[in-house]
Amino acid sequence: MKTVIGINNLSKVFSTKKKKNVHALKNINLNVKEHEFVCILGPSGSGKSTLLRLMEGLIKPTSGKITVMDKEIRESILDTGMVFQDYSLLPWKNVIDNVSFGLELRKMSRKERYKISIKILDKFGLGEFTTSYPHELSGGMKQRVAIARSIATSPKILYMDEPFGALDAYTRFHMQKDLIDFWIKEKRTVVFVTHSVEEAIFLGTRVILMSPRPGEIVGDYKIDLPYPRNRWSENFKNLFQQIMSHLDEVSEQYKVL
Ligand SMILES: Nc1ncnc2c1ncn2[C@@H]1O[C@H](COP(=O)(O)OP(=O)(O)OP(=O)(O)O)[C@@H](O)[C@H]1O
Repeated sequence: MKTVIGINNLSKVFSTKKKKNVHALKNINLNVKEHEFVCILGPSGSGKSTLLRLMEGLIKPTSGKITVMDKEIRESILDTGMVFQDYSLLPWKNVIDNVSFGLELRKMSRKERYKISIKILDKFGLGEFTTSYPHELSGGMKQRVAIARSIATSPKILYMDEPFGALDAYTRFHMQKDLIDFWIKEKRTVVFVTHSVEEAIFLGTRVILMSPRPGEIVGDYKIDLPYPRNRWSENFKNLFQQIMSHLDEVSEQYKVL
């Protein structure tokens, strides 16, 4: 399989107003292959979101190099999609205009972008809500719109930063299943940040474990379970225990109380 994201000796230090340096990431090396579903797991502050923002080109590394689809990342690229926990929909645009926003930026005609967006919205069960506004939707629906928007431009890589973190357990389970169906059908590469060990094992072909600040990769688990995954199977439970105790171990080093 082809490498689509290559990260070499990456470090990120933030300088804050108080002139204190925050060493967020240290010496990260990671290769992501085509059609992998990589989940990044780690305690709060371990640099997961920072790593995603660096991959997306939203911020620059302090040192090291990131290559995405054979190009060194120097600024945000249009060939990827990003989904955040807070949906980040545009409140003044209705559902279809939110979904087709990326296509509008690419100067696609209104007719053309609506055609693409309606197809995706139908697939996501939102065909009847094209003219609704974000404030008229539930959390799960908003997140569907956000995911629909991120895939409307057919990105090869989808970056997702705790996209289901704010949803209730029932909606989250549904969204996880839908995301896996989509990923299997569409064969994209996904990098997914989560706090949940269970979610990481349910979704990922691979789980990367980060240590507390400065964030370093301390675990790289291949998840060999068949899809759709069964959360109650012995293999699932064994993996959960293994990764959970590793996470406990690394979090322990960072006790503040
Ligand atoms: N723009 C910034 N300026 C200064 N420090 C920052 C900035 N962004 C992140 N940090 C710091 O970098 C570290 C890593 O933050 P990051 O948000 O990447 O962690 P995270 O693992 O995603 O955390 P969480 O799980 O709580 O979302 C934190 O200590 C954070 O305070």
